[in-house]
Amino acid sequence: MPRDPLIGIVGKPSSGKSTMLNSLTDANAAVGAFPFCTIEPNQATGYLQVDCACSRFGKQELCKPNYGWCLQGKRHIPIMLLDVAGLVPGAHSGRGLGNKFLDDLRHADALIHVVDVSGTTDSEGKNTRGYDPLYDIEWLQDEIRLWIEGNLKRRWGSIVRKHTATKSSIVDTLQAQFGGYGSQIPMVQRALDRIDSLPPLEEWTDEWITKVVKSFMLEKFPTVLALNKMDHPDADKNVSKIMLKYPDTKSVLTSAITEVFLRKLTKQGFVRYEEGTEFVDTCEDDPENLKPLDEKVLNRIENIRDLVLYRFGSTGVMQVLQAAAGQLDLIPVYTVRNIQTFAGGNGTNVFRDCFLVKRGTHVGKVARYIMGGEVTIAAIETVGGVRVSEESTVEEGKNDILSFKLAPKSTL
Ligand SMILES: Nc1nc2c(ncn2[C@@H]2O[C@H](COP(=O)(O)OP(=O)(O)OP(=O)(O)O)[C@@H](O)[C@H]2O)c(=O)[nH]1
Repeated sequence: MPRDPLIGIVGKPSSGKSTMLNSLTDANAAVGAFPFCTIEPNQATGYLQVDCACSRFGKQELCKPNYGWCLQGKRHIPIMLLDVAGLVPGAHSGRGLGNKFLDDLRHADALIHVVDVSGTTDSEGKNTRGYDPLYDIEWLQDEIRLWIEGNLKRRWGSIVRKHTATKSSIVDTLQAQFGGYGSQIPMVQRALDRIDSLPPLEEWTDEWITKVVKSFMLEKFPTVLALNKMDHPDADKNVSKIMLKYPDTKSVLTSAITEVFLRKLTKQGFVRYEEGTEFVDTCEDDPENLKPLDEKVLNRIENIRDLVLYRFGSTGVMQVLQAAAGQLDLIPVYTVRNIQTFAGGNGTNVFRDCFLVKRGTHVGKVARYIMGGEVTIAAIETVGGVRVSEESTVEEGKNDILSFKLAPKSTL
């Protein structure tokens, strides 16, 4: 990945995108109950929770990340998030803030689709009861597909003429069209490989174009469903329907509003809450260190425990971001100055620098990505001072801790 990964948060108005973003970041996206409350796309830093390398070596106490933080071996790595506003059915033809939404989307590497599984908002985000959220999953995918298809079909005649005249391969011709979405040749190739008996491009019908675009979307916009508002009593039946209809799509049950609430109480010193878990302590558990809460809030916390935390194991918010990073096959890679102690420049704190890199990336590519193209790398070492070649790949737990020895600058 030549630049930092970007995870887009999409969904209809009032599905809970801003609440989700707030719970994943420290940003203050406007949270409101009205459609189109988020007008500008909102980019913010989220934090991906991973098991830090420090815990592998019992060095949790010495771990001091340059960015994000690490708490007892749970590291929070910054990752860019994009709140994409105003998507409604018909967006590809300009409805709502459709074109703007789709244009923002180009930059995303993976999507979190926030689905309101309470059934209390219709496809445009207006209040209702008994709405079927299955429809939201369908139309959102359709809007993205129709947008890409529209861009392709508008120029189809000249695309085919050029393809024939220049005797190009299908992958080259499509890359020229899909490059604007940030695609690369291997991505287009994988999309094509998935389709059986693909005829020559000159013979593609509308159906073939649709097949190709659908396959491209799986590569370009791998999607995780955040089944949000799972705290609502009507959520269960909708969740079952979605899981039955989309067994192969990664989905995570979430209650973004619960996460926001618990974080707020934590900041104010009323509760101790371990993000990503079911554990919440109040003054009843630890009167010495936690401020007392009134009856009403204590009852709400009890409800949250029963309806969300103990039933599902967490609010799901951390997990949904982990699932999105998983779709991109991202793993943390640590670069250290001293491969024996894992310390950085100052010689004391360990594992200060950490980057998210696609699993299987060549070590040499990681080195150039991190050090910049200008430097010459003389040697690369991993744990135990073992030399690794530039062609070795980074995997979880293997070649994911690296030290780069630079060649002295030429004085000529
Ligand atoms: N019950 C429940 N309500 C939620 C949850 N998440 C968000 N909400 C509520 O849903 C409403 C809409 O949330 P927002 O986060 O503003 O939704 P949005 O998708 O950003 O909406 P737009 O800005 O219109 O695109 C607000 O009243 C939130 O409090 C949740 O997990 N459970």
